[in-house]
Amino acid sequence: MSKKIVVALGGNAILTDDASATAQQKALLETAQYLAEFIIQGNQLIVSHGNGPQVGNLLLQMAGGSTDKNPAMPLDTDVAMTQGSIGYWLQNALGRVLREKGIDRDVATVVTQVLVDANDQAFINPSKPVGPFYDEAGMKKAKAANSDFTFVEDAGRGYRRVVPSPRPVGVQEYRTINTMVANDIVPISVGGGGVPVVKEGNQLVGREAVIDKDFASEKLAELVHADQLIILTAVDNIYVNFNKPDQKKLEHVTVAELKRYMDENQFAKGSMLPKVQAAIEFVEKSGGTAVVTSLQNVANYLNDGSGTMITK
Ligand SMILES: Nc1ncnc2c1ncn2[C@@H]1O[C@H](COP(=O)(O)OP(=O)(O)O)[C@@H](O)[C@H]1O
Ligand SMILES: NC(=O)OP(=O)(O)O
Repeated sequence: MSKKIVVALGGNAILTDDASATAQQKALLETAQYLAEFIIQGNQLIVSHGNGPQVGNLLLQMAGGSTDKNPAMPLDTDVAMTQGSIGYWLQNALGRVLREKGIDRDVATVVTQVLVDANDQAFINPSKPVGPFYDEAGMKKAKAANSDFTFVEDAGRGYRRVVPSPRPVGVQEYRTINTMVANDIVPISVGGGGVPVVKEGNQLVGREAVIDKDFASEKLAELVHADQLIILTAVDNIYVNFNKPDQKKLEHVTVAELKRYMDENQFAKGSMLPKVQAAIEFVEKSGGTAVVTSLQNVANYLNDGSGTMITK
């Protein structure tokens, strides 16, 4: 049966170790092969993606090359720029793969504005890692060059700059996304978590932040009444006791069980935790199902449901 599915792509779907445009386009061509399976099986697909590495790299490029006449752009504009660049690569790749498979389907990126609360405490507590990883010496050098940057240790993988990351409370373009889906167009939306905006009277005003793409994808899935939210990352399943000798893969898990594991701090902050929180929120608010698995496991998931499935 055809389902309306929001698929959120993790970092490894776009960028592995080479940040050149060519390498990211190549990675997305491979990603598109996996995504095409959802369409081949008759589902209505909406794609979202992250931008943490890309927007951080853009900030560094801006900082390095800006002058009074060629100023660096604010972070909300940088998010829009990465929505555009990654969206272009992805719509190009998925369109090509679908045509190669004989499927005539438009794929189009929507620069998406995501509403946030101007008083969200996240604005004064930066927490979202962006850009490259640094070792300790590299981090100290980057901090010396940019005294207003904040860095944190990111899940044992090195140091990264962090920026504010407010929670999404709405998606301005969700009706556009639904119209596209109803007309057989595959939308790419809330890329990089969406451009953070706040409502001021009739205006939507950009705010300097990077929204978590798992939370933004959840909000979009809720608003378009998706049947499923699928979060694709580098692991086939969510685990308890992850990376320990007694690690256990979660296959079918209820929200109540997942909340218990969350209370035991089983999920790393800034990596698996937001996915778990987004999955719980979607299932609770929509009654649909959420899935966390890897890109490479998509065909298996579509065949036999393998991956971690979260239900009420
Ligand atoms: N309990 C857990 N179960 C599975 N993976 C976990 C867990 N805790 C942390 N992780 C790590 O979280 C990673 C996913 O987070 P991240 O790489 O930040 O996501 P994204 O794919 O969105 O870029 C996994 O690849 C894994 O290394
Ligand atoms: N915006 C965002 O959440 O990006 P990443 O998933 O790449 O961190």
